[in-house]
Amino acid sequence: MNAGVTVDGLTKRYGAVTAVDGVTFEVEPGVVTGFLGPNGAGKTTTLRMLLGLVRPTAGTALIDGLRYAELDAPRKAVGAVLEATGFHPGRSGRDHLRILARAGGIPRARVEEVLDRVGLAESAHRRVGGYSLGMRQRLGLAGALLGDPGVLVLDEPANGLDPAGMAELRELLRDLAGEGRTVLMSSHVLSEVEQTVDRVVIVAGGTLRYAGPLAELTGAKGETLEAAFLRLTSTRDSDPVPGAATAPARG
Ligand SMILES: Nc1ncnc2c1ncn2[C@@H]1O[C@H](COP(=O)(O)OP(=O)(O)OP(=O)(O)O)[C@@H](O)[C@H]1O
Repeated sequence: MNAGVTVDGLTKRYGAVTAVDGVTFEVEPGVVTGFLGPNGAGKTTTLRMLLGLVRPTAGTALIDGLRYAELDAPRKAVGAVLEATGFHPGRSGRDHLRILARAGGIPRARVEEVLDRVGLAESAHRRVGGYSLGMRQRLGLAGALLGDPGVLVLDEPANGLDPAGMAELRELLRDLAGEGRTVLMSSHVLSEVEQTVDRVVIVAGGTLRYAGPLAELTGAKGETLEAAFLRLTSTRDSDPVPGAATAPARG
């Protein structure tokens, strides 16, 4: 069983801009957690720090109690899909995964398992250049699952999916969580999130606005997720805009 994700006092500054400002939350195993926030809230920066791609200015983001760089077998600890891009268009989905598997020291047979799991087995021989956005999302997810990781980090996995694709993704993420994995997914599609996740982490303007069960958030005031989200991320509160006073006026 994995120990999930622990984010503590996480901060990232880019010059005068504080992209992430002292954020603290935990992501538990066994449930799907939604990571929500308006544009520019600091979601991607947080996920990139968790995955060791961006160095925090302060604080920690841990997977199974360790920084990404300290993990013995990162591919087995965490699988991530940050953007459904970066696929070689001339390569088949299967070959893409075989290359990833070889690079990660993962047995070839695992490729067929993950293709099956994400529902791409029948299209695996086709060139990725001809894949729909939804198929690319699923191929990204297949790549993340190659190492059978305990923690899954997915940036906008529902992006580009049609209703049937969303329903399949929802079921898959729930199953993966049901196996004891930690599943953290960012999304802009609140209606989808509402149907998929058990817990939510909401950030705005780089700061944490809520972390806890979805039912407690919406149940407290009998709100929809959208209403709660808008209340917690309202412009006044979510607008730190460091340096705004000195920014040159436009136009
Ligand atoms: N490399 C960088 N240099 C300077 N500023 C950055 C950099 N990366 C992010 N920022 C700024 O940090 C803030 C948070 O950005 P981030 O991409 O993490 O937000 P987000 O929540 O992922 O937004 P979106 O939903 O639009 O993807 C933004 O103001 C952004 O402009």
